[in-house]
Amino acid sequence: MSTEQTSEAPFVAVHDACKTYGSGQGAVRALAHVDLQVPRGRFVSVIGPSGCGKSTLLRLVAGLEEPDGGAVRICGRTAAQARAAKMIGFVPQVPALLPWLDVLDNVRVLEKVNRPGNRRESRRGLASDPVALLTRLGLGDVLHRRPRQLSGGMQQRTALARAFALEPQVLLMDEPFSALDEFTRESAQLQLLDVWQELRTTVVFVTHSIAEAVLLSDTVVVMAAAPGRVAGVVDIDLDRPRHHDQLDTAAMHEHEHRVRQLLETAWNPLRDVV
Ligand SMILES: Nc1ncnc2c1ncn2[C@@H]1O[C@H](COP(=O)(O)OP(=O)(O)OP(=O)(O)O)[C@@H](O)[C@H]1O
Repeated sequence: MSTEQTSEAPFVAVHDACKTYGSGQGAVRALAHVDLQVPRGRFVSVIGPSGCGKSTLLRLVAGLEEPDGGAVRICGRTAAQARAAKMIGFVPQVPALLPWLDVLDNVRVLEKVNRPGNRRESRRGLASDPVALLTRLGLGDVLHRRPRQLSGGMQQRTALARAFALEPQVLLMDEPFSALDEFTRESAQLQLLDVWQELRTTVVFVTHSIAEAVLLSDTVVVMAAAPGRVAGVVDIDLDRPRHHDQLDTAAMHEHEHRVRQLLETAWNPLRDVV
């Protein structure tokens, strides 16, 4: 996000990142000179039109791809180093659960395999207790169901629990709730907030939903396409913890309006934004 967004030292820092796919006439400039700074413990959402490079940006931060130019740093390390040190968690659009394990074991199994050796000894309450974590995410009654016996929302919340249980330093989420119906999505957002408010993991969250971005985030980064770039940043200075009764307040709508204005400009760069 913009370098002006905060005076705190960034935990995730993307500086002047460029990424082009292909070459010649078929080249696609997925990212052009993108800056993103996320302080430790902040929840930052990235929103923008289809094809503006949101997923590409996440992949650079995840260390899954390298930028052509610029730099990505996670707590002073390269993204690849951070990935190797298992500092980064990723929740994709479609949850990749192990079908032969029940909900609880899906959370436990990767915890056993993936927990980094240099982890702090004193694990934090919720993250150290898969049952409590799953219960907070509304899955207390389905701990022993297999993924195929779960709704899409339950599967995605299981994936969230697994990601939080691994205690990543940075948690990246790529439209985790996009396949859910509106009501299920809203309750999943509030359950995510409930857990995040306790664990305060540093999060970069990609979404297409303005309301979702505003409800969850400390900062919303609006991107524009062709080439993919940052069109603007909106700080969400709403009180935390955030609750369901904030969903329909004037303050919430005012922030949504600011994000919408930037998005409209991202679609139509000739339109002025106040
Ligand atoms: N592996 C790839 N090879 C070629 N082009 C790619 C590749 N990955 C992404 N692109 C292109 O780069 C641009 C940015 O893609 P990206 O998936 O990052 O956008 P996005 O904002 O996440 O889109 P959406 O909201 O539709 O998921 C698009 O034009 C896309 O077609």
